[in-house]
Amino acid sequence: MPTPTSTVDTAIASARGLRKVYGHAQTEVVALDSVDVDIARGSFTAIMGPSGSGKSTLMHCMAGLDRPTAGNVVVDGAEISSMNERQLTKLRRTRLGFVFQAFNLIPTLTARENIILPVSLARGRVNEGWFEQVIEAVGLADRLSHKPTELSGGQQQRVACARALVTQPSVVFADEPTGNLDSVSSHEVLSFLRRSVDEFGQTVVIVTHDPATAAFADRVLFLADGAIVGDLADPTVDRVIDALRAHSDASRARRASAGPR
Ligand SMILES: Nc1ncnc2c1ncn2[C@@H]1O[C@H](COP(=O)(O)OP(=O)(O)OP(=O)(O)O)[C@@H](O)[C@H]1O
Repeated sequence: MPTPTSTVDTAIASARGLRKVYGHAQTEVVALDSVDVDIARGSFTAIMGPSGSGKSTLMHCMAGLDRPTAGNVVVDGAEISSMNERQLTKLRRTRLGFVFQAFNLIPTLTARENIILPVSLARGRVNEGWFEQVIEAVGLADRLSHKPTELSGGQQQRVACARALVTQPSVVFADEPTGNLDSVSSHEVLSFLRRSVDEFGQTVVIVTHDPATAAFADRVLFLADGAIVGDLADPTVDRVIDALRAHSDASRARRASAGPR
């Protein structure tokens, strides 16, 4: 199926023929198999699928955290598959933002110091106007001098989101960003990510198991057995649940028709 031209024209991140194989011989696992994907600039994309379907592997290969076995990844015009480690580190630090389930804040630094860390590490200057906008949007203005242990889980994850955005990255990648949060804090974090797309034109890609989380996105990609098996625009919770059910039924049927291995 050809990719719509409009998506390709505005794609900020693309993968072609992406394949990732872990292990060798009997222990070989094909985590991704010929995946083609385009992420539109200024969009919010959720990646869903059963455990082991390749969601994290896809995100890690697109974010330069893992190297594909074959295929190409282009982020904001840069072909990252051929970059060396130094180039990848620089790309991750200056052009990508990351949010992880476990927050990953530095405990000895204040919220402000954690947020500006990517700028400090790159020996750059903080864009104070942008910093103020992000802090206002994330609702952390009165918490900037607090250390992570003095913040709730939701506040810590909002610090992590602000840190991901401080460099105005090409893409923010978030792996289960609400996995450790209660529903109120999850809503705050997701609303912030949504706002960063709608008001600031940022691009966000998240991995999630949760239909309510995926419903914050503009688009949901469904993975099964290392391949993209579905692509849902304008998701609602109900439509995501229906799609998950349909893909799970199709996957069971595929396995049954393939017979015992
Ligand atoms: N470092 C690794 N070494 C070997 N196999 C791996 C490695 N990382 C992932 N895999 C395998 O690759 C496949 C895809 O893993 P991946 O973590 O991408 O799936 P996922 O959809 O993100 O799963 P989950 O929802 O459980 O996090 C799985 O079969 C997994 O066991």
